[in-house]
Formats: sequence, C-alpha cells, structure tokens
Amino acid sequence: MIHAIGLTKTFETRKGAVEAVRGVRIEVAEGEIVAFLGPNGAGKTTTMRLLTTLLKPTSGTATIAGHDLFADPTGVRRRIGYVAQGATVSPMGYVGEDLEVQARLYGLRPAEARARVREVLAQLDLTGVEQRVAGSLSGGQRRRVDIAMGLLHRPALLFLDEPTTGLDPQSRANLWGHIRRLRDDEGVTVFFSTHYLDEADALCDRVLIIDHGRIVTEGTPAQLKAGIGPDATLDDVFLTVTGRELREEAVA
Ligand SMILES: Nc1ncnc2c1ncn2[C@@H]1O[C@H](COP(=O)(O)OP(=O)(O)OP(=O)(O)O)[C@@H](O)[C@H]1O
Repeated sequence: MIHAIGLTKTFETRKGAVEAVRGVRIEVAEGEIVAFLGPNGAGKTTTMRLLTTLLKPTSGTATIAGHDLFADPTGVRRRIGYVAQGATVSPMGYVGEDLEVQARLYGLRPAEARARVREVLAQLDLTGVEQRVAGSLSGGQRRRVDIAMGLLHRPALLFLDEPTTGLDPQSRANLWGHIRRLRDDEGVTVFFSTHYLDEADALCDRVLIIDHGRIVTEGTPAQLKAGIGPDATLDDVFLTVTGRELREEAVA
C-alpha cells in the first residue's frame, strides 16, 4: 500500500539547508496498522506530509495506494485520507453540515452525501451527533469526527498524525478500538504517528522508528522487544535506538 524508497526532504532556510527526511524506505502492506514513532523533530510530520502529497519530496520514489507520488499525486489523494494533528473540524460548525459539505466536495450528490455521512458516523459510533456543534462534543468524539472527515471518500489508506494526543486514557483506548475496527471491518490500512509507546504496542502490527530523518529500526512490537532482551518494553527499544525517552518528549 505504501512503497517509498530513498524519500528525502531538504528545506532551504535562511540559516541553511535542513535535512528533515534523509532517504527513508517505508513499506506498508494492505491491511496493516503501522505506528510511526520518533523524538520531537525527527521527521514524522514531514514524512507524513510527503506521503500524503502535501509536500513535494526533494528526491526518492514512492507508490501510494497504487499511484505514483510524483506522476499522479491526484490519484494518490483520491485513495488516501489524512487526519492532521489537532482538530480540523470547526468548533462552531454543525457536524452533519460540515461532513456533508466535505462529501459534496468529493463529488457526491446531496442525497448520497447525506447517506455517506450517516454511514461514516455509524462506523465511528457517532450516530445522532449530526445536529450538534462540534464544540459541544467530548474530545474523543471530536477526534472521531475528524477521522470521519478523512473517511468520507472511502480511502484505502488512512494517515493519522498523532490521533490521540490530548485525549484522556479512556478516550484513547476507545479510539484504538475504532481504528482497529476500521481495519478489520472496512479493510482500511492505517499509518499513524504517536508519542505514546503503549498505543503503538496495543494497536499496531508494526512499528517504524525515525530519528534525525532516518528510519532507525522497524518490526513488530514483539520482534523489537525481543531484540533488546527478555522483559523489554517498547520504551526500552526506543531508548536504545534513539538514546532518548519518548515519554519525556510527549510532555515537553
Ligand atoms: N517548513 C519547514 N522549514 C524548515 N524546517 C522545517 C520545516 N518543517 C519541518 N522542519 C524541520 O524538519 C525537522 C523535522 O520536523 P518534523 O516536524 O517533521 O518532525 P516531527 O518528528 O514531526 O516532530 P514533532 O514530534 O515535534 O511533531 C525539524 O528539524 C524541523 O524543524
């Protein structure tokens, strides 16, 4: 679903070139849930923005959901959903209305758009919130509305940038259930970044860790932990490969 080789992004700034992403290789198979971890400034968001066509790579090759990232970015966009960091729905907007506008932008007729909105809200256990303003929903519900926005056009691949940041533990665990169900029931492949190692451990099939713009390790949580030693946790893996504690980063 994702085949990226040698993906590089260099930002030219007044202070010189910043090599944010330095030749990463990312392979994600259909139906996988993959967690993307790294310290602050490691290159996670830049990589996500490259893979979702929001930034143009400096070099590399990539096929995303069957479309070439360079030759056919529009084809890529049709097949992917991207839920950026933080809330994207307006707190003052009515949930149903906002979703319907988005669905219309994807080319659905009014009746189709309404039906699709109902369907997506039901998938995310949000039936009945159409008439609510987003600002009146709980943090977890609002995050699910954000995800609903990204699912309206039935993407095969969903990118989530730190989907659970700012949520309480119960809402986080609840969201994991929804993400897993999207994969299990709808066949959606999920690539998400997170600052929470417990989340990666609980939710994903495979972990990629990026540091200084390079993938420093990857594997299933079990493989990565076994590589460190008996009783190792993903925190131990992270500390070993990056020399830093992710938990400190999350609150920094
Ligand atoms: N538009 C830009 N211009 C210049 N440098 C940038 C730009 N965007 C990102 N960078 C730099 O690229 C590096 C990677 O940033 P990026 O936001 O991808 O990291 P991240 O892993 O997502 O970090 P965080 O966890 O803090 O969100 C950082 O050094 C950052 O300062």
